[in-house]
Amino acid sequence: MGLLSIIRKQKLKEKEIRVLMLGLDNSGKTTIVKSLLHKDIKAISPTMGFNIDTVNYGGFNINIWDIGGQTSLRTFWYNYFEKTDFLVWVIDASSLHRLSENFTEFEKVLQEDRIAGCELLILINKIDTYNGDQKKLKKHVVETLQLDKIRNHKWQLLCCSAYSGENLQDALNWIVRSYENKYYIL
Ligand SMILES: Nc1nc2c(ncn2[C@@H]2O[C@H](COP(=O)(O)OP(=O)(O)OP(=O)(O)O)[C@@H](O)[C@H]2O)c(=O)[nH]1
Ligand SMILES: [Mg+2]
Repeated sequence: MGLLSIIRKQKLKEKEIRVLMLGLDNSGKTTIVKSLLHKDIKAISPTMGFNIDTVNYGGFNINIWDIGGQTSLRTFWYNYFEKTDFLVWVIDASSLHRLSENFTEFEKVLQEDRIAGCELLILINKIDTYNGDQKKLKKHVVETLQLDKIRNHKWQLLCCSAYSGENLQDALNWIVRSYENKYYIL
C-alpha cells in the first residue's frame, strides 16, 4: 500500500473532521452551531474569541471552530487554518449590502496557503428573512464572491436558517459525503 493510501485510510478511520467557520460579524455562525446541537439560540452574544463544538453526524465527529467575525477580530482568523478540512463561510441574507465586504474578506482568506487542500461550503444564512427568489440570490452570491473562478477548491453554496433549521442537515451531509469521497480508497 502506498503512503497516500495509508494516509487516506487513517483519515477515514479517525472519524474526525475539522471545520473552520468564518464570516462577517452577525452572520449567524454561533447560532448555526448551537442550533445543530439543539441548544438554546435565543440569547447568543457576539463571539469575542472562538468556540469549539463537536457535532456527531454520519458516524463522524465534526469539530467546528467558530471564530468571532467582528472587524477587530479578523486578524486572529489566520491563527486557525492549520489542519482544516472544510471552511464554512457564512453570509447574512438580511444584510446583502455587506456582500462586497464579504468578498474582500473571503478573497483574503482564500489566498492562505494553509487552506489549500480544504473544501468550501458557503452558507447564506437567515433565509427565513428573505422573501425573494432563492435561485436568483444564489446566482448573485456566486457572482459577487466570484465562486466560479475558484479552481483549487471544491465548493458548495446552500441557503439555510439557524432559526428554522432549514438545510442545516444538508450542510452536514455535504461535509461528510465530500470527506468520504476525498479519502475513499478504491
Ligand atoms: N432571522 C434569523 N436570525 C438569525 C439566524 N441566525 C442567527 N440570527 C441572529 O443573528 C444575530 C447574530 O447571530 P450570531 O450567531 O451571534 O452571529 P455570529 O456570526 O456568530 O457573530 P460574531 O460572533 O460576532 O461573528 C443574532 O441576533 C441571531 O439571533 C437565522 O437563521 N435567522
Ligand atoms: Mg459568534
